[in-house]
Amino acid sequence: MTESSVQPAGSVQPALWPAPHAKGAVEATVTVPGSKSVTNRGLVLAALAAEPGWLRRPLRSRDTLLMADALRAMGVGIEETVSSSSAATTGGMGSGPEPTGTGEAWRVIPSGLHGPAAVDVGNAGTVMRFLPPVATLADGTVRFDGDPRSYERPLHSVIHALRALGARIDDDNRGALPLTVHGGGALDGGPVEIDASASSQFVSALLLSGARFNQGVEVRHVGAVLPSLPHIRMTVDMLRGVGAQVDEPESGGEPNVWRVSPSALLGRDLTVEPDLSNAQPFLAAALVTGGRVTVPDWPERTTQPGDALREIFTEMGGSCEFSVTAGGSSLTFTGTGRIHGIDVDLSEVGELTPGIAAVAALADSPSTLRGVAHLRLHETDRLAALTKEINGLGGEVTETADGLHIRPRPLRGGVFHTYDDHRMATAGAIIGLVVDGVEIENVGTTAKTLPDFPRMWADMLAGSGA
Ligand SMILES: O=C(O)C1=C[C@@H](OP(=O)(O)O)[C@@H](O)[C@H](O)C1
Ligand SMILES: C=C(OP(=O)(O)O)C(=O)O
Repeated sequence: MTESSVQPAGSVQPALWPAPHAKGAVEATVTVPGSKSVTNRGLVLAALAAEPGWLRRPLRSRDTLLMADALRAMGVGIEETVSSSSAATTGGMGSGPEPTGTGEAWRVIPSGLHGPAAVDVGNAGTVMRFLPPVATLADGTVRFDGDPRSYERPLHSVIHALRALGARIDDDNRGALPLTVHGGGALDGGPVEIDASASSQFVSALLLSGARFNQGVEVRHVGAVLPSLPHIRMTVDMLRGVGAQVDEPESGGEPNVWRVSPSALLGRDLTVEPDLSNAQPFLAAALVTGGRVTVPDWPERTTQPGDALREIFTEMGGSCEFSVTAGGSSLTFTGTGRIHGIDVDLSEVGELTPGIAAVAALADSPSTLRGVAHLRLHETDRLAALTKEINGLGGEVTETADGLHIRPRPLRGGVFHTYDDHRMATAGAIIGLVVDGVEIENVGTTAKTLPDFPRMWADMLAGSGA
């Protein structure tokens, strides 16, 4: 498999998309679609539950459609409906205000998982890491394949761990995709050691299916670093939301050890929070143009790493106001017209790096972004890609062992290549707001998590007259 057929509907974009230039301060309210990470965890947990469940306001993007299709291929029923959200009973993590109006909802009907099945992971880390453990519970073989880049993204720790827990896996590519899981209908489970320094998704993957293993699972991370901790917290939080018993370091457990007890999982009615990492380019628009952007339904409590933008972008020169009304909570971010450099460890929030680098390239002082060596193994080598593309516009970015050093320089227009990376495309769009003549190559790659990005960006500018 070289390229997935799963693409959400969206307008066809030109090969080179002229990034809109803001004529003034951006003033807009932007409704951001659901979180990729919550949607894909919600789908997996609902598929493993003992009863049907709902996902309301799910993200409908390439990564989440691939997840839904993969689960369907293993026998799970997923019906897409448009329904009144007034029936929703829980927030993104099991609490929170009711969303207003009607919206899309997915009804998930678990069934005995079975093969033979073929799974296209595309280039979705969540699909390629979260589903092999699910496939061990299927009766029959499940073949995993994906985009060329998926062959290069690390998966060895998941494969080795599953084998240690009793699974049979053929990995033609020695520790990476493509591979075949020979599901036996059940897995022993138990204790296992893994090195998750390349991706937090290895830990999340084992925990998400762990309650359904005969002995549950005990995951002990033995690597030097562990990136993206909020995403592991999200996994723990959502597991608890469906009734799993989880012991973990942050509630008094042993450091670097997570335990999920064997149990049945509940079917829940879950409303997915807006994707706060996808809110980033819109907040950045306020920051770099000295404008104001409001994102409705920003959760009061969340495990999403994007929540850290409030602090990071405030340090970079803006200010934010969180408000809670009867209609729900929202975040308003206001730029001052000045952008400051930042020295920051992004290891917990690595997926925010491209957008922060774009803002940093426009700042009035240098920035150092640290703790993100693992970004070399994301959708593309993000450290190399950001360095090359920002420098291609006249910037001065240097790669360090674990991040980037960015010295702002006057930038000029030019082509900003994306390397099939959605966050490269949105990073280029941020720069294009204030640098005339930036053209984004393959802006359609934003369909991975935000299919409507070009229209949302145009609407943001049109609505604000900027
Ligand atoms: O579990 C998740 O939903 C994710 C975890 C993170 O992965 P890494 O730990 O590989 O950075 C993050 O970057 C990715 O976008 C989503
Ligand atoms: C790293 C990312 O995605 P994935 O889930 O494919 O790892 C990302 O969205 O920034």
